[in-house]
Amino acid sequence: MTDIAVQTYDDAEELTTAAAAQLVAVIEAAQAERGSASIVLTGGGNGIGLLRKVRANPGKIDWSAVDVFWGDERFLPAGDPDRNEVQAHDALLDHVPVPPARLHPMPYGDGQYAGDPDAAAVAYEHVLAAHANGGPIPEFDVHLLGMGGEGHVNSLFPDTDAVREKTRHVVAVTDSPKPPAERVTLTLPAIRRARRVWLLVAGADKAEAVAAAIGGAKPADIPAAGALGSESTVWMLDRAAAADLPADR
Ligand SMILES: O=C1O[C@H](COP(=O)(O)O)[C@@H](O)[C@H](O)[C@H]1O
Repeated sequence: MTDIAVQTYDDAEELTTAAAAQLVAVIEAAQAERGSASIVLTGGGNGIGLLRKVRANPGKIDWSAVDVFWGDERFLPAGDPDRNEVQAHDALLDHVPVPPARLHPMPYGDGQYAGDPDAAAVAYEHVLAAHANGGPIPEFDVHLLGMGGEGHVNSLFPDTDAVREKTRHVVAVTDSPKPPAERVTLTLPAIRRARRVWLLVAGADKAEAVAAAIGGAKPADIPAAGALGSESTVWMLDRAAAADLPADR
């Protein structure tokens, strides 16, 4: 794992604009180097806001060569507006020529896996393995993350079995403190397979958890503290979210 970097912006608007430009650059560079790129999307205000900014300024991305995965999903029926996937489609994916075969949404809460989020999690582990080039799951170019006020990332909430998971890469959550209760989520071992982990966080209500995570809190207490990329970890903050960091950050 490499050092943790912090970027601070005036507000969420500036933060998502800067994050979008960096995401476009990383995708372009990965495609130039290896022919394709893989990204993991997140839900939440900034995760979706960033996608709108990519839609406005997509650079020279070759959308036929981007694999799109999700870090977590609300286990809701296909098409439900609260699904992270549906929001990502509205913000970006319906507006760019990414082939359906490159989109890897988490299973739906209806249909084949209805009532069985555990089976849905196992199925998504198989999807990841199928795109892993020999490893257990892909080494994603970027894993985007938002963070809740209590420090949750993906659907990994404090003091839960999911955040303590050491082996599996995808698990079900059936008692999420943030609705809906049923979710499917990548675990900390899965997040750590990403080359780059970017945490997009805005708002004064998140300042305390930001400072705790960057200060080295235990992941079981502040899940974001365990979200580390294999090459780099970048916190992209607005001034309010950065307010409790020490001056040398
Ligand atoms: O429920 C969720 O919340 C987090 C954080 O969302 P935010 O709006 O507070 O930034 C999000 O990252 C996660 O994907 C989502 O399922």
